[in-house]
Amino acid sequence: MTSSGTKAVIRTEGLRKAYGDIEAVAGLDLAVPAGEIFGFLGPNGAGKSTTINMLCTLLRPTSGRASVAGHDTVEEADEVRRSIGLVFQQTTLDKELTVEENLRFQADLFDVPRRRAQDRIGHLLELTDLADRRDAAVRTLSGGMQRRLEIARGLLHSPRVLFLDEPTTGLDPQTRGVIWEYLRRLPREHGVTIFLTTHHLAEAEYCGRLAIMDGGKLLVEDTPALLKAVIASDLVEIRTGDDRAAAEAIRTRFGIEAAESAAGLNFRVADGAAFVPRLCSELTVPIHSVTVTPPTLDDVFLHYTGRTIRDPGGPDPTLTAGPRR
Ligand SMILES: Nc1ncnc2c1ncn2[C@@H]1O[C@H](COP(=O)(O)OP(=O)(O)OP(=O)(O)O)[C@@H](O)[C@H]1O
Repeated sequence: MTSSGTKAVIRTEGLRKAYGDIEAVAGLDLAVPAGEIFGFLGPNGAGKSTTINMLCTLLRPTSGRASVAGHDTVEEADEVRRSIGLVFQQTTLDKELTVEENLRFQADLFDVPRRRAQDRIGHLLELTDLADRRDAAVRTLSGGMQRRLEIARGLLHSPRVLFLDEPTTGLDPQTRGVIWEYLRRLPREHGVTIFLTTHHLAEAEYCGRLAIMDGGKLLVEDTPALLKAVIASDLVEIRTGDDRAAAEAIRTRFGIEAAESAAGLNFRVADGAAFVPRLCSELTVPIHSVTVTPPTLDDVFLHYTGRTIRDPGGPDPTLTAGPRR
């Protein structure tokens, strides 16, 4: 049982993978409750893909063990494979085949009986809004549609766990939002557990629980809300009539070092909302605007890894405007 009392559908104990001297995964203990959207975060090279590949039976651990849906990933690799769906970054759809043909191929691969496959295909095409593209060649679909089809295909054999490695990389924010509509319904309506890696913190917010990994080790694991609560400080940004005088006043009256930025001054306090009235009453310099931003997952990521999380393609445009330090 996990700390939350739910049975773990993914469990690792001392899971380790070494490539020569490189410890890609250095003894991971993880318990993912059933029906959860579990996000796996970490900087480049943290060991996320290595972990996911071991869980999916694509890679053999150097030591330790992992189980998925109650099956050992080494001893019972076939059972694990039947229990999981995979959606990886590189598409493995056959672009010359139609949408339906791709799904039928998957059904044959997993020995899904013909009648059941027929029902599943109809249902999943509805779920992913692709019913009207059933007979279209995959190469004629947009990138977002292809990703939706990959998700439909990953779910065809009714897996208990769906592994997604950066499911929305390369998609525009709107398409990303649509994909997430489907993903969020899966645990609720289909009891599927989702295990995903992402570089998008806006997506991490959708996860029921998050694990942050670095250097092959698990740094922390909790709900997004509790992870942010650890930061325990709000970012206060102010624009004033005289930033230099304001910074001096903030230093002498409150003992706080405010940093200057293009937008004005900023600093952190435990309770921003409570601090603002004091600030306004004690500062003689005119204040034009005050913004208080609670901690974001970006702050959490920075706190634990010393780095900000970034999409390899550049900043994430869907991120809520969070503080940058
Ligand atoms: N086949 C391999 N041979 C040698 N070293 C490897 C191999 N695969 C991964 N590594 C190393 O293991 C470490 C973890 O890599 P991994 O790909 O698991 O990280 P990641 O967190 O998925 O990174 P990214 O976010 O960049 O995908 C890195 O130092 C990487 O260079």
